Amino acid sequence: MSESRVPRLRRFLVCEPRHFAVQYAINPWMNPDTRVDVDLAQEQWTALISAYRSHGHSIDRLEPVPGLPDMVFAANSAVVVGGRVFGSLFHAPERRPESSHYDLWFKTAGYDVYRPGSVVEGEGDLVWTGRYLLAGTGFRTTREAHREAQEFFGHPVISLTLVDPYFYHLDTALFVLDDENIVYYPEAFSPGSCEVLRRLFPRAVLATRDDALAWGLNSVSDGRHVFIAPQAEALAARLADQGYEPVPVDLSEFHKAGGGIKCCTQEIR
Ligand SMILES: CN(C)C(=N)NCCC[C@H](N)C(=O)O
Repeated sequence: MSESRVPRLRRFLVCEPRHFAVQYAINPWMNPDTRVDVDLAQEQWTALISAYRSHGHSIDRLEPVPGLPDMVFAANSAVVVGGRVFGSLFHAPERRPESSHYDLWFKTAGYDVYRPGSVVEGEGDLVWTGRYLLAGTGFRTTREAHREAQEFFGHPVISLTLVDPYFYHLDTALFVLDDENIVYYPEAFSPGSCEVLRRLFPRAVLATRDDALAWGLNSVSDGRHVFIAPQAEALAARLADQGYEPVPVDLSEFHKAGGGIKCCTQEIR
């Protein structure tokens, strides 16, 4: 079956973890007493970039800024669809200064950046399926931002309510496999949102809490290769049964800040 899974080459924006640390706690995974091994974090991040490159994906890099330890989580900086950039307005004051650096990168690269009026955390909560944006709310991104995103992009935005603080961003509980299908962990969503996902994606791969706690839902797929946490072995095996090729990449140092593979990866479409 894997013969029929065709990868689509992607362009990713990333930010090196030179200043990565856990210095504050803004999600349940973070504890400022946790020691981060910055050398190991750097090695793990470099392995992710090498994995993307060796599968043909192109990489743009943004310079990290001292004092912004979460800046490595590039996915939170914007949503880019059809060359249009919808910027972020972070929930936590600690992360708000990241936006001006990301906006500057986009502007220098030739993009206009829309500045939202309400809290929104980029691809952390706005996930492009190829047809519409699935939009998380409950912990970070607001419903008002969903409305703004729909006005801005002119694509349908489907609001989904997250209910488990461990899965505080949509991209901790759901990822897109290809133009047809997604993977999600149903219990991370309110009953109504779960029903919406069931109706939209009747053939979706359903993940367990163990898959989600192992960061398996924070994966990046190019339609064939799935860059996935090696801790999510069971989910990777189920994806392999369906013809996808799991590419394990360990970002365990970043889990200490509540982030993983997808969080470190901003897609420019
Ligand atoms: C999948 N996730 C959660 C992301 N898209 N981003 C990670 C952000 C981590 C940061 N410490 C924070 O709490 O904002």
